[in-house]
Amino acid sequence: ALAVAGLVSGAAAAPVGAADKSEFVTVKQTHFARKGQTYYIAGANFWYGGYLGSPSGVGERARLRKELDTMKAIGINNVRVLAVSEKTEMTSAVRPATTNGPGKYDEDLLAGLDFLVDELGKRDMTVVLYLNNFWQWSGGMTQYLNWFEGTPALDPNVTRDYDGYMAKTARFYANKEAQTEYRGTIKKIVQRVNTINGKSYRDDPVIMSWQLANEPRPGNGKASDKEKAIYTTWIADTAQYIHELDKNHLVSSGSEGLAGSAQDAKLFMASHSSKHVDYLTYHLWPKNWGWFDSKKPVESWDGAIARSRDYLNSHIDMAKTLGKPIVLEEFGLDRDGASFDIKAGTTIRDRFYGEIFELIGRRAAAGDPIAGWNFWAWGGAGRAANADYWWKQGNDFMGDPPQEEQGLYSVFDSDASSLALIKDHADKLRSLQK
Ligand SMILES: O=C1NC[C@H](CO)[C@@H](O)[C@@H]1O
Repeated sequence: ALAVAGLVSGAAAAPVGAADKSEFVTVKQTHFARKGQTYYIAGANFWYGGYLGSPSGVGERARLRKELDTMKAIGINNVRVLAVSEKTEMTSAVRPATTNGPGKYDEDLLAGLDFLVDELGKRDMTVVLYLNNFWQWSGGMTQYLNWFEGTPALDPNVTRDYDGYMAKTARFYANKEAQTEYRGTIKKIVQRVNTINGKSYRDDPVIMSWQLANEPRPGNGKASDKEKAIYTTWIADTAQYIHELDKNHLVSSGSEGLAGSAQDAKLFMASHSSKHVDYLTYHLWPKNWGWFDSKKPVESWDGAIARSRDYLNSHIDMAKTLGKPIVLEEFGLDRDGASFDIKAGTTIRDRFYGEIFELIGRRAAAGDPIAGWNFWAWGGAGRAANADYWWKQGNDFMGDPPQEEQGLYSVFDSDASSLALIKDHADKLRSLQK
């Protein structure tokens, strides 16, 4: 019974069974299934994919097609994309925004999402769409509070007060008016009819999963039991709401794992045990979390990779306990010498990616519930425009959102060694599908 429930590793994932030929990505015990086979994610983060698809303004449809062709050619089968942004005063946020105030949507940006989804369908690729953001770079939850609490949306890149930002942003979950507006936006997108191909999003298997938000956290590292309870209820109730709107697609939280759960394993497990949460997500950021010092790579590498391996394995073990698949849907490291310059090497980053790919590949081959990865993030043909590497409206979009230097974590189309590594491991994951 334990083996059947996927609670015991060792047995490679049982073939899905030809009977279930559903085009939709579904969950079969602790694995994804798609078109009668197990399905593994060899993916990229591509937050701006909908922006490139817009028919006007920021849209660059020719670039979008080329980026998708390049990703497809190296075996990328899934992209993780921001579905909606909120107009905000915060300086390090993307402009323009999908929502220019409660209920006021930019139809061109929504049409951009339509175009992206249609182009992905032509390439047999799938997409995870996140419907909000805990961070400021797309307005996100703190912008909702500006609308409904009347509190200023304070950019943590400016205040440097991240703890205060996180504690305040978490008030989003229990703010009734904010939740009503958020659910209205969810409904508008989930029930959208694609203006390019006429398909309802609900009936389109290109969409793999609706995701509550990018990196939702219960508060800051000192989140109270009350905040944790509110967060846990919010995940379960919002996931249930989406399933009521859409019977076909999976729902995930967008959590980073322990780092996004105040380091509380009980909270991570409890907030993802709801039957409405179909699979688990986690992210791995050794530099952001202070494990790796990219200015002292030799001294900090051993400690960073040991902690990374432990983080990777422990979350797969928690997924086994919960009996759900898990995806490492974000990870990254900067360029050699902590440079943002596209000419800087990627030796250390390639080594880091290789370690992750190897560990995940090994555990996936052993039948463990790790369903793949999305690296952060696809930069492709994007190029930094300014000497200080900060984004300004009108500049190229790339893997790094506006709150970070353009080039920090992006994988560019000229990063040949990185692309070759990604292709090699995407092929290995695909070989497990049967
Ligand atoms: O979701 C995220 N996780 C980490 C990225 C790199 O720091 C960041 O850009 C993004 O907000």
